[in-house]
Amino acid sequence: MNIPSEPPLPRSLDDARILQLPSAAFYISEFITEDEEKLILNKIASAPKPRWKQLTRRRLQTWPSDLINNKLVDAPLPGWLEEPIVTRLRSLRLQDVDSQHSHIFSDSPHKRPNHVLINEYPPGIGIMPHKDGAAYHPIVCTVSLGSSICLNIHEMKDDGTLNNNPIWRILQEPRSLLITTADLYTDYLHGIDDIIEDTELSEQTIVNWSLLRPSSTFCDGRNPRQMRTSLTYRDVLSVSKLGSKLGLLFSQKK
Ligand SMILES: O=C(O)CCC(=O)C(=O)O
Ligand SMILES: [Fe+2]
Repeated sequence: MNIPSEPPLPRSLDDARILQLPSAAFYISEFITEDEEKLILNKIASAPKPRWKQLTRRRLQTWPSDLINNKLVDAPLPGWLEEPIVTRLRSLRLQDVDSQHSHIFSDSPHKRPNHVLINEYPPGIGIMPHKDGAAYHPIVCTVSLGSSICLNIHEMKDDGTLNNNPIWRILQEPRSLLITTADLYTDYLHGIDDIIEDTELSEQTIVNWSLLRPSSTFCDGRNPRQMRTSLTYRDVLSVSKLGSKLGLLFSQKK
């Protein structure tokens, strides 16, 4: 049997739009192949130990580096985070037209993601509802690896406190891509419950149900969690050139 080297991507992002969400959010169930998933997971596992930042319940890697005062020191992403994902992201057309200027990052400052967070979630571990903040252009592209998980979207109540009941739930399968932008980025919060199993999964409760892969079965509406790793790609607005900073330092010392 022939193993496809590239998954069949939608002709335009319009075909991947999550219609029940405020514009715009997109979901592609098979964004990378199983071989690509394995390769990336191996690269993550073989990163030098200091690359991991251990939080209380979760650990994460930041590529190419942590932000300092919301600024990124200019450096390329490593090859395995660039290919195939960044190229594939930029090849997705926003409309069904062959325009040069209509990919998801065409309006972002660097026209591409320049930063990737890798989060690892063992079963039972999630992430508190939060917003991603002002350091980034308001587009997040999340590639999920390993296992399925539900991302909850929350809104603030009129009194300014968090509504703990999610207003929407998005199911992310392994090898899928989720893109959230605009109001979803700026006005709503997102989080993942600290549970060992996602339950009550159905067409009525999951906003991207019709976009899930046909072979996905969530028996009795349940998803027992396994280790899930996410790659979140973003464009950091402010990038400083280390070279030019050093140049400035030397010229001041003269
Ligand atoms: O793992 C995810 O899908 C979400 C991660 C996230 O919200 C973040 O890193 O800001
Ligand atoms: Fe986030």
